[in-house]
Amino acid sequence: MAEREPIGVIGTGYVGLVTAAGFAELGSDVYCIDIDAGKIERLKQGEIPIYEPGLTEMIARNRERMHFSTDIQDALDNARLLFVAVGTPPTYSGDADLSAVHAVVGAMPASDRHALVMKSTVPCGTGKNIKRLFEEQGKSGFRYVSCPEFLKEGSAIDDFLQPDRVVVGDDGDWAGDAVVELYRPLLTAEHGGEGPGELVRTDIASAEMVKLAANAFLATKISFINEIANVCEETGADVLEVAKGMGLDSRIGPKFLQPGIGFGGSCFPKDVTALKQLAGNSGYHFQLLNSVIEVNELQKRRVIGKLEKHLGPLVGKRIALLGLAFKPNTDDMREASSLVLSARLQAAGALVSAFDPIAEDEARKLIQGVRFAEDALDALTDADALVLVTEWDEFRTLDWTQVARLMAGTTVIDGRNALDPDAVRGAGLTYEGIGRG
Ligand SMILES: NC(=O)c1ccc[n+]([C@@H]2O[C@H](COP(=O)([O-])OP(=O)(O)OC[C@H]3O[C@@H](n4cnc5c(N)ncnc54)[C@H](O)[C@@H]3O)[C@@H](O)[C@H]2O)c1
Ligand SMILES: O=c1ccn([C@@H]2O[C@H](COP(=O)(O)OP(=O)(O)O[C@H]3O[C@H](CO)[C@@H](O)[C@H](O)[C@H]3O)[C@@H](O)[C@H]2O)c(=O)[nH]1
Repeated sequence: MAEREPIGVIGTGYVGLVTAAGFAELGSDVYCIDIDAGKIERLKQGEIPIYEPGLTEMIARNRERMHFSTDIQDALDNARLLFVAVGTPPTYSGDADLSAVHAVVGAMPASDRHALVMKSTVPCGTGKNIKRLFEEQGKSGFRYVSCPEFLKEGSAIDDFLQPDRVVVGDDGDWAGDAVVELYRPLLTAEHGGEGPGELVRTDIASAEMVKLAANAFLATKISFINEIANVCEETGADVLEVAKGMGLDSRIGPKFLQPGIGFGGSCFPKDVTALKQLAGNSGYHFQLLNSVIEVNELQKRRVIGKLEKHLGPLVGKRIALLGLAFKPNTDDMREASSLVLSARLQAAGALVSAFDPIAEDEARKLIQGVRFAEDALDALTDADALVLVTEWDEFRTLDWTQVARLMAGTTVIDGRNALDPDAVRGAGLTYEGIGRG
């Protein structure tokens, strides 16, 4: 393997660890930095603090190339490129909280040998502001590259190794060239690589906007199909047939047309709001995004109406939630629809039991008053209704005859259209999905 450039990665959350493991897999030495000493200690012991399929194995495979520390100097001493992957959570105003990003910027020394490569999702204009800060702090030699991350939790390793595109926004200097070089193996043959990744090399502001616009568009697609699903329920059409018919138009495409009980996660809700806020801050009212957000909030609550339709008032009713994570194959509970649902159900007086195969520990930190069950069957025993919240594979293959025997009632609300309606109905249960007539 040709000699690969060593890199620093600042922040060892989802994006930081996947970026670090990915580049180590491609042959780089990676200096991983986090202010969370406990996390770094666990990583040094080989313990991976997040659940992401394939990540533990990938880190184990590249153990000798991955170095963990709380001291940013370790990265500065060994690498020119410092990938920033710290959190940018929402604030009360809807703007992204850039305090962690600014802490990193402030910790950089004057250097004309280093560059910050921004992986964190930041508002358009952040790069410009950071470059101005560097100037003011006498660090004008420090380079800056925007390299937004598009990975999805649950398939993050594949997304890293087989990107649709790599976006590099820079000032046309050595740092941008070096980032492209690092990604070269993952780019298409046209760009000298062996992978599927198209390269978009552009200016910093445009790169920043690609990330926000892509997330906002995907979220819009989901809210759109959710509204179509709601109309299908009024009109007797089946949204799955509708989505199939729409998605076969290559201008529309089949992806992100799955109706459900709303999008969650650490990105869509935050980034859609941040883009709306960014527009608002500069005097533009982004009308469409208001609707995307509102539709999503209402969608999370529609399950309550469905349950009431079948059960009447929910006071004292036993409701089982299958799945709590914001989507399958992750333990991430950030903005999960289950948070709204469990709170609404309890407010309506229901008794809620819940099971998630992986996310229970994270869920316990955020959800009170719910009985956390041993497994799916334990959760639904004596339940008047069950709601599929997260489409983990193991729920698709439940023995519905056994389920019917264990439940007190017969109502099954499939919040992700993931179950086989015939199998559920065949066991004598009442099936209701989202937008299925
Ligand atoms: N999670 C995703 O799927 C995803 C995908 C694409 C982009 N993003 C974006 O990437 C960024 C990181 O997201 P995440 O989910 O990995 O975040 P995370 O919250 O899981 O991890 C952030 C890490 O940064 C560390 N940190 C905070 N301040 C630090 C500092 N000053 N120095 C060193 N470490 C510090 C924290 O201790 C934490 O370990 C966000 O901007 C997010 O919007 C996330
Ligand atoms: O057709 C669909 C697709 C997704 N979802 C929901 O949308 C949310 C987000 O799903 P997904 O996009 O798969 O997960 P994330 O890991 O949040 O990834 C998104 O957010 C990341 C952070 O910015 C980006 O990097 C990714 O490209 C972008 O897909 C989840 O609640 C899903 O259940 C739907 O309801 N219907």
